[in-house]
Amino acid sequence: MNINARELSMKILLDINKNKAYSNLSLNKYLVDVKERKDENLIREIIYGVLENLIYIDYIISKASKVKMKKIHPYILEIIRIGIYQIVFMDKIPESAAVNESVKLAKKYGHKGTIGFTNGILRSISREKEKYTSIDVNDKMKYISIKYSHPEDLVKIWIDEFGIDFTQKLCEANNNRPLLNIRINTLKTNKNALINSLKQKGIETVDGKYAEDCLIVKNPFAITETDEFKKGLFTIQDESSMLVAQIMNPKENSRVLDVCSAPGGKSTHIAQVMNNKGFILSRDIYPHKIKLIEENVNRLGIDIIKTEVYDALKRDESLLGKFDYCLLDAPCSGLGLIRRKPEIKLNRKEEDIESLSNLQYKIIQNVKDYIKIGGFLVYSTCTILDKENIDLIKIFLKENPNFKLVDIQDRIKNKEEFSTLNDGYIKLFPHIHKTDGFFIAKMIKER
Ligand SMILES: C[S@@+](CC[C@H](N)C(=O)[O-])C[C@H]1O[C@@H](n2cnc3c(N)ncnc32)[C@H](O)[C@@H]1O
Repeated sequence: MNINARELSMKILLDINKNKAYSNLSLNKYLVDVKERKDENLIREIIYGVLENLIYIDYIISKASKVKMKKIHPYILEIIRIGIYQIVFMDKIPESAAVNESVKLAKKYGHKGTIGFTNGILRSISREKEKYTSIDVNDKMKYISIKYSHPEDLVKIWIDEFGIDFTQKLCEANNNRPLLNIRINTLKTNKNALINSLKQKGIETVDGKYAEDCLIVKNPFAITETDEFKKGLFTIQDESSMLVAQIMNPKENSRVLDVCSAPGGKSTHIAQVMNNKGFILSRDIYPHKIKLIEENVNRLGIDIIKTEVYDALKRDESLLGKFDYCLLDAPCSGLGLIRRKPEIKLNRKEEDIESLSNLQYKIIQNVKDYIKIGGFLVYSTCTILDKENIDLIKIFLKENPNFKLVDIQDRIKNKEEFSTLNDGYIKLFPHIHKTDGFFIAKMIKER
């Protein structure tokens, strides 16, 4: 099929911006018919580029357009956004081509007026780029919001929590694409063997900075097509997430409960740390997600994981006091994942954080009773606000004085980059650690 990459990009952006689809799922859905690697690359570049810079692009449109944003037809708006992204942010596409291709699309999806409008705006911006891309605001919060395309509400919350400089660096890092991290499956191979066999295929890796089992791929290309992936010699996981099993450090032959476990990234790593000896009960509320755990378990050659569909909010009398370790990798606002899913920053509302924090607290209060005395509770999220992380843990510890945070100093490489290790928890940030934003706390149940 002859694919028009920009037209498909327009459809995907409509799906994400109008129907609130997730970028990765929408891309997967629309890319099925795209056979040429160069088309796929261009589409991915446009989608992530437009989403990462959406507020800035819309600011440029509002400077160049006499028509109010709300009045611009959704198809035409996406066509213009794609055009601006190519003109302002991409250097490999000639500006004239960016304008002409956009106008062609406007001809297909618009009418005489909108064709002229598209042509006029894009030509003006191309002609006077300086004028239209300069950010004419004095307020630092507004400036950060436009420059790095994070909504003002979110920037304000972060400035209140982290300060201006930290927030600016964080927002900037959120617009960088993450490095591909892979986890060596030590049940099937070892680090040197995997490094060498990937090297023979031209895939270069370097060691992760904090996690023992992490390799960072320098030139990721169709990595899931390799024999090494198909044979389960590695899996794809961010380094931050690998620290959960590393910090939990469960002993062989222990019993582990993972209450929110799909798609199984952490459960399978826990199995690896346990040398595939013992028992792991991996639960999740969604049946279709449980299937994903099972696929991973099979590929990675793990025998000790039992999966179950179960709502972590529901009390299960049969499990009380039965586990040596329990992981709550909680559903969260995902604000640590903006590099991967830029739509998160655009869609997340302040009230979501409040209701997620309530949900997380209810789950942790329910889960604590499944742990044996002397057992451990690990709480993690892929978000960065204290409200979903350490503040919640502090409230939990106040209400449950039989739990205590434990020193995790010896559980991480380059530990000097974390100031809270002996307090029993860590925070990771994209601009500091070059990982997803993440939080992990480890507690012991003393009585
Ligand atoms: C952060 S993700 C877990 C990721 C997983 N631990 C991993 O490493 O692959 C949170 C999970 O919680 C699940 N979830 C949400 N609400 C739940 C509930 N009430 N009970 C159980 N699972 C729930 C979601 O389906 C989602 O898979």
